Amino acid sequence: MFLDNKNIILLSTGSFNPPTNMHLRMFEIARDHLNRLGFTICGGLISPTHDSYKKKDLAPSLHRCAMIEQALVALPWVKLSDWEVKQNGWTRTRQVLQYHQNHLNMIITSRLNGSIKVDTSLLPVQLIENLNVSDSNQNTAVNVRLLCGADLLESFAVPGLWNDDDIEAIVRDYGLVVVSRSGSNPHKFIYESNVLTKYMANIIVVTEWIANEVSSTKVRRALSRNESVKFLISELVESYIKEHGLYETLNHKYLNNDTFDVNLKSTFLLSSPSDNTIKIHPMDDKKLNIDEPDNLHCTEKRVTNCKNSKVKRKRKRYQ
Ligand SMILES: Nc1ncnc2c1ncn2[C@@H]1O[C@H](COP(=O)(O)OP(=O)(O)OP(=O)(O)O)[C@@H](O)[C@H]1O
Ligand SMILES: O=C(O)c1ccc[n+]([C@@H]2O[C@H](COP(=O)([O-])O)[C@@H](O)[C@H]2O)c1
Repeated sequence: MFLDNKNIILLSTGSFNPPTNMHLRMFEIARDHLNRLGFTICGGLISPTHDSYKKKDLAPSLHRCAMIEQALVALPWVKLSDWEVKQNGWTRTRQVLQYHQNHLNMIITSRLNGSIKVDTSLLPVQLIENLNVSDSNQNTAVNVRLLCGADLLESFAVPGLWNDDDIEAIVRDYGLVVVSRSGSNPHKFIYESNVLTKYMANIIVVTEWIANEVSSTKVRRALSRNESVKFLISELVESYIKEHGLYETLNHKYLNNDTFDVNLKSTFLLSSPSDNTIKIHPMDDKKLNIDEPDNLHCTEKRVTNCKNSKVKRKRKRYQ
């Protein structure tokens, strides 16, 4: 139940539409914190979601991957994984973690067995070099952990979005590193969920004291208004966006806090092509955090969460 392996690869999933400086900082903040807790961070991976994850204004994965690569020039210990975007459809995060963990295990085993014909491009050079030292006592196991912002954790409570079994498997078998985000309260959220409380030893919450509320949504909005996005995204990403004319116009009618675009809810439900039935998730039926003032600055996702939580309160408590 308790994940005790100290060698970690941080994997972050999401739209990265476009990648912002905060996506990159998330890795740095998490690495500092985990180092202090005695973990060794062997590398990081960004796995952008598939094009069929029907989020409004989602740029084609070809562009999102290219932008991530540009952004990662400044963060060489993190790599792009394009496995998810190359699948035939949307892949749930549990499978994404599973694939990368299996791939990693396979690479490590082959390296230790002396096989040279193995694609190690997803792994940091340092890790590969260490694996060349065949010391039978060395701990070569590396665990993939899901790195996310607190809003992604809280999306576990959106009815019909995540599978209950997947939530449990993710926290039980991989673990989470959650970076705080204003308007979210991850500790309270964990407390209110039986399954997250059960596996709380596998959930590391990292408080970001230098709050930075940049989001891709805000960046897209600024770009569509021809406003400056300097210091919000990397210059290389900005050049790429300009060169390819991305985000010049948006389909989206943006929200204020009082309106709710049903399309936002369908964003989540449509994105699960095979099972978009509404289910109750394994959380208590309490509110998420809708009465926190910071929610005035909700991103679309958190607006969805807030609105859904109102629905949720009317439902039976999950056993
Ligand atoms: N400012 C932030 N603070 C903490 N975590 C963040 C921040 N921005 C993004 N993340 C995290 O990065 C991951 C990928 O995020 P995603 O691509 O959804 O970015 P986003 O900025 O939230 O996008 P959007 O505004 O389009 O919803 C998620 O785990 C998300 O929680
Ligand atoms: O695995 C699931 O059931 C699941 C349900 C909802 C969202 N996700 C993933 O969570 C990420 C959310 O990204 P975003 O941009 O909508 O915050 C994205 O990578 C999705 O594939 C995953």
